[in-house]
Amino acid sequence: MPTKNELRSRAPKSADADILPSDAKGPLVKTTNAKEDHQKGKTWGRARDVDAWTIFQCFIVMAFCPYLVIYFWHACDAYKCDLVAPVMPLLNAKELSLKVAGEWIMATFPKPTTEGFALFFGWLFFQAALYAFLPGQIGYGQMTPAGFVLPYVVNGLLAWFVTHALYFGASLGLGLFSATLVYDHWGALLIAANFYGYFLTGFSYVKAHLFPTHPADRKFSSSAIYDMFFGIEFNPRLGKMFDFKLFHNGRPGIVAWTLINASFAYAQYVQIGYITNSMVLVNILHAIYVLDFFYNEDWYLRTIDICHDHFGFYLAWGDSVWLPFMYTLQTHYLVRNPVDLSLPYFCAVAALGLFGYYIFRTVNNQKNLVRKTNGDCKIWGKPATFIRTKFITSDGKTHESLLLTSGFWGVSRHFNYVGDLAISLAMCMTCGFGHLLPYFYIVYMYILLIQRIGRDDERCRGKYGDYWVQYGKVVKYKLIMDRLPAEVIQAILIHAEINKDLLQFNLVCRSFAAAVQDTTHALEHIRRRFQLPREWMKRCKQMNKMAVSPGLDPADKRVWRQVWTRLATLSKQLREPDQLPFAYKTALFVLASQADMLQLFQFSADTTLRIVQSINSAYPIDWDTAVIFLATAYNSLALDYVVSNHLLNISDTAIVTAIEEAAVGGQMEALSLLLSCSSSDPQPLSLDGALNQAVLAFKLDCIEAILNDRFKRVTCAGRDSALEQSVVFSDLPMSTLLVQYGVSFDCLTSVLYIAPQFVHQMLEQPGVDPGYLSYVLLLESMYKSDCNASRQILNEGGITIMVNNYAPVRKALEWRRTDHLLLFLEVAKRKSDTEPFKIVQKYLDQNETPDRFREPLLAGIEAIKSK
Ligand SMILES: NC(=O)C1=CN([C@@H]2O[C@H](COP(=O)(O)OP(=O)(O)OC[C@H]3O[C@@H](n4cnc5c(N)ncnc54)[C@H](OP(=O)(O)O)[C@@H]3O)[C@@H](O)[C@H]2O)C=CC1
Ligand SMILES: CC(C)CCC[C@@H](C)[C@H]1CC[C@H]2C3=CC=C4C[C@@H](O)CC[C@]4(C)[C@H]3CC[C@]12C
Repeated sequence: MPTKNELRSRAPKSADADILPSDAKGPLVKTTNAKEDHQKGKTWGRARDVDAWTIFQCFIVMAFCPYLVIYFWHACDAYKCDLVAPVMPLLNAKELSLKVAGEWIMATFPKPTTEGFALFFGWLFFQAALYAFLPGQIGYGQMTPAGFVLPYVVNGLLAWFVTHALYFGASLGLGLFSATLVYDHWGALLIAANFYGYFLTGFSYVKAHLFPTHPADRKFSSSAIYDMFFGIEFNPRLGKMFDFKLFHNGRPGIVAWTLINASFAYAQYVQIGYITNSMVLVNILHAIYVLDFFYNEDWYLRTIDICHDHFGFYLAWGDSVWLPFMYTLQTHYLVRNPVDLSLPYFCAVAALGLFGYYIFRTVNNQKNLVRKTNGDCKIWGKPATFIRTKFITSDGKTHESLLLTSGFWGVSRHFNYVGDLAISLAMCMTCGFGHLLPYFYIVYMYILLIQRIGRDDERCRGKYGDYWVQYGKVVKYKLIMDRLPAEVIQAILIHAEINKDLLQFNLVCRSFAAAVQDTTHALEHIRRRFQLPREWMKRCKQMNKMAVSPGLDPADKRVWRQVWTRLATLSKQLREPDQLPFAYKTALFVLASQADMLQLFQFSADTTLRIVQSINSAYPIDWDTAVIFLATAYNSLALDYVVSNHLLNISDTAIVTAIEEAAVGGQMEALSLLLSCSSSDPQPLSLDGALNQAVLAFKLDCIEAILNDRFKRVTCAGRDSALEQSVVFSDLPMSTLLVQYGVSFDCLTSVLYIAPQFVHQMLEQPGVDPGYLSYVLLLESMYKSDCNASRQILNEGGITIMVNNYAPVRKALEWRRTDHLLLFLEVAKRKSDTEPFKIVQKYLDQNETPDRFREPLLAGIEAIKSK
């Protein structure tokens, strides 16, 4: 084993790697088991603040992934890898109870066997021995957040050859066991592997607490589940050099990968007498991938697994179970379902795999090269370009590193994943298209890599700070073409408004920004497009931070996710160019109608108006219809934006119709806004219809607002008909209000017929002109021919006979009340008013009246005149 000094001298000369912590507790000195939390101070690395949703996800993976592997095994073992068939017995069960489900689950488990356990642990110890004792170069990892650069023995390739030679030598050569050994014990091995995977997880968790290797590189979160899943220790070791992470990631599982494949291929040979070309191809592709790993093991020491991930369930169980059992699904499938590929298909899949591999390896090499040479190298024939960064380790020291910006690393930030995905797809395609199961791998890889991109981005942002932001500006794509074109950005925003369920415009902006994975660029685009103030961008960025921060309210996160999903669909639809004009027009309405949503995000009225105008200038719209629409949509805030824009030339008719719409809905705010719109017409349209609508809607405040119209657009006829309506409804406050604003005596007369008692009550209310009540009393006394009462009313002075153009006189004529007519004429005589005489005379002249009415009346008139 190398000594600490040897390690220092062997460390590579790159800017990164010649750093070993200068303090006494160097990388190889196992520190005490003090449980001191070293998370204080500035550092980067695994997340510490985790939200409930993340913890729940970790729990689900820990609880259910093992069963997923078992289910896949069962599907292959009992149903030729059909993923649906295993659940059919359960679905067809007569009754579905917990007991039935439990029995069904138990039946899917493989049987544990002693041989299975012996084989698994024999294998594990054998690999551990090779790892510990085979000779190898010393390679170095990347600097850890606490500032350690750890040495590793790189002997994987040798271990791979030794293992394969022994396996095939002993089985095919010496015939000590069948080469189908792995295949024969596959189910039992699965149980043993799971046993070990869980044990290793628990052990690593306890070790991290009790006897950690590098306490300063531990990370604790507030959740034991999260800590168990992603691990606490960064580089747990036994002794100085037995590194748990490199061993488990890079030995038992990966060495087994090709061996398992070979065992399955041999099983196929035993079963059908030959090995299909599909089996050969997938074996080759997997072998290239595995051998590449061992050949470049030194490079692997500076990938995320080794220099970022901590050692928990994810790697412990993942390497023990997931890797050997799920990464070999294709060969497992092909034993159960042999596939003969046509030559062109074979060649196409092989080409795709090799192309993917070429990309994968070239990209990884480019990064390796630039770091190794400290930037002094050529990429694609030109001097490499890079950003020289600085970062700080938790001991407070500053270090340098390079971020390559040319070659594939200038195309996207993870172009190696593109290559990896291409190989993975080729691996799946070797199985033809008979079943879903072989394609599980590409789906998993995609999810894994996307999730990895997110984690890596977060970590690198923490590590490099502004340098990473700068890098993001130079290399915009994270995977490939993951930013949408500008027109699509606009269209999405607008479409977001059309689909009300997309909730908030601003939220969409944020999601969109995240979807294009370049917040700053996207937000800037939106800001310029809609001429929004710079302030807006700041706010969006803050919210964006909130959205990605683990502390975000889970409800918000849910909404955010929904929006995200919707965006994906929308962005597809909106690639149709002819959708845009329509989208703009409709968007305007919706945008405006959702203005209160906008307000949620503190858009000022001014800003919103500018958004609206901006759309309008691109695609003119019918503002009259817009105003009516907004009133119908009962959106006062939006209306405010629209009606206060004097440039929009909204017609009077539209405003009055909108007022009616607002009255129908009893929307007071909208109504006040619309009522305040000044009219350009010298003869403004009446608001009688609106008043009637407000009465029908029983909205007192709206009625009052309309009655108070500062342009006095309600006529007396309008109030009359409104009163008639409200009397029918016997609505006292409403009727009183209308009378207070003035109605005709004819109207009072007619409503008196409908509801005399109600009319009394109404007229007795405070604030109602007392003349109305006197008039009604006069009418009633006249109706009852009670002349004394009428005289008293007239004497009390609440009313005169002149009211409403001598209405009492006309009514008395109509009802043929001789006594009352004579009373009224006497009063007129006293006041020297000749008009009532003329009215009576005219009536008698124009109407045929019975003598019993006419004669006493004429006689009475004569007597009054002669007095
Ligand atoms: N088959 C499988 O299951 C999987 C395979 N893989 C493959 O493994 C390989 C390694 O992948 P992975 O570890 O995820 O990622 P990378 O090898 O891409 O490593 C990412 C790290 O590289 C450094 N880096 C980022 N950008 C630059 C740059 N421009 N120039 C130089 N260094 C940079 C950063 O670390 P820092 O600066 O801190 O050194 C970053 O954290 C990939 O080819 C991937 O396809 C990955 C996952 C699963
Ligand atoms: C908990 C599970 C659902 C997930 C377990 C995941 C791990 C088994 C795998 C996560 C990352 C994987 C690897 C990363 C990079 C690699 C380099 C490549 O050249 C060979 C494969 C590999 C080592 C690969 C192996 C499986 C993972 C560790």
